[in-house]
Amino acid sequence: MTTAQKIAEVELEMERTQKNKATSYHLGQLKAKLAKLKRELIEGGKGKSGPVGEGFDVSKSGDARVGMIGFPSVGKSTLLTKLTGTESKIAAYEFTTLTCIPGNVFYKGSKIQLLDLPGIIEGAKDGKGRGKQVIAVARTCNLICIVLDATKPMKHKKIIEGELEGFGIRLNKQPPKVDFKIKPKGGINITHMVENPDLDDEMIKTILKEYRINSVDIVFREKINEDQLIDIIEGNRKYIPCLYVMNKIDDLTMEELDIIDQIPHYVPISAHLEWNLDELIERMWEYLDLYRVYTKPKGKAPDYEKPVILPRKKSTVEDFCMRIHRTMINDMKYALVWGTSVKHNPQVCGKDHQLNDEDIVQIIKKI
Ligand SMILES: Nc1nc2c(ncn2[C@@H]2O[C@H](COP(=O)(O)OP(=O)(O)OP(=O)(O)O)[C@@H](O)[C@H]2O)c(=O)[nH]1
Ligand SMILES: [K+]
Ligand SMILES: [Mg+2]
Repeated sequence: MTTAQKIAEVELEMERTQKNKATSYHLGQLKAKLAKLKRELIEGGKGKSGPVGEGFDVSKSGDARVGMIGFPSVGKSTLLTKLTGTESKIAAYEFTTLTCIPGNVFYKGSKIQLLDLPGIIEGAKDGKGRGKQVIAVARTCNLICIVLDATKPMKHKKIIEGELEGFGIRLNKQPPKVDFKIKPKGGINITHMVENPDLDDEMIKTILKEYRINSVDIVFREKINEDQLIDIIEGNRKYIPCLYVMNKIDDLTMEELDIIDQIPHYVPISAHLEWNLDELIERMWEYLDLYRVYTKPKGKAPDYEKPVILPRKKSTVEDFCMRIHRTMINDMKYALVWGTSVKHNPQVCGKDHQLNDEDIVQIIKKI
């Protein structure tokens, strides 16, 4: 039996199993089985543990990477062309784009790499078309834009999400706050720091058994479910923010538009007529969660033209130095910081100081 056939078999058994308290552990075990089989499929056979799938040969550049994922002919290439000025072939037929086309969006002093990608269809993650390659690129993005055609059925959204989920991508979610440490011996130790009604110890042990994990320390710092536990054990999940870009709104009525406008993470646009593209870029910036930090050479005004761009989660003085030059941190005596991250302007700060958006930094070197 091929891996794909095994997957189909497990999925069928899950469908047929009635959901109740008595069958829940069996279902949990099946979920774990499914996750293992999917990993096998993605990695292309047993035993291989290399990178997850091969992407296209486009290197990362700029301050962040945004990927456009969607069905064929939803308008991805039209959008790339309008937002970046980089031409990517546009046509009314499906699968016009066959490779990855990068362009740049310049915004608030940052340079954001935007990727146009081939359209994907259902079953992409199982190796249909170029879908596997496309989703492999999605895993490398700082933001995913799922591009949808407003005139097409809403179920397309679910299909694309399912493809990305199946490839280990988690959209608009945070990694669960759980410590998970496998040990050579010592048995299973479970500590609940919070109540965990969706995941009892029997379920945890059933899933661990499926993975043949006999010794492990687990500390739950938040409430999670069995799917999230499997994510933790698998360990290769990517947590990526996602915007749903609803294109071709020029073909909608005002009433239809009003509904879309209220859905979270949605941006309605018309790429072709360039409607609402400023809003889209603003939302991309917001979802990328980037800080601008200005450098200030000694005795000179800060450089407001070329900020150092840092992800909010990696924005200490050390991160700032590393972004400028690898060895800079070794030569630093201390940093002078102006802005909202400090009480005094300027304030003397060490390498671990957490910066804020639009802070100004001057590095004072050792002599
Ligand atoms: N009405 C309308 N049509 C659009 C819009 N944007 C793109 N189109 C049309 O949709 C068709 C497909 O556009 P593409 O940009 O090639 O779509 P794609 O998603 O790159 O397609 P593939 O590369 O084949 O996956 C073309 O005929 C475009 O002119 C829009 O905002 N409104
Ligand atoms: K097309
Ligand atoms: Mg295209």
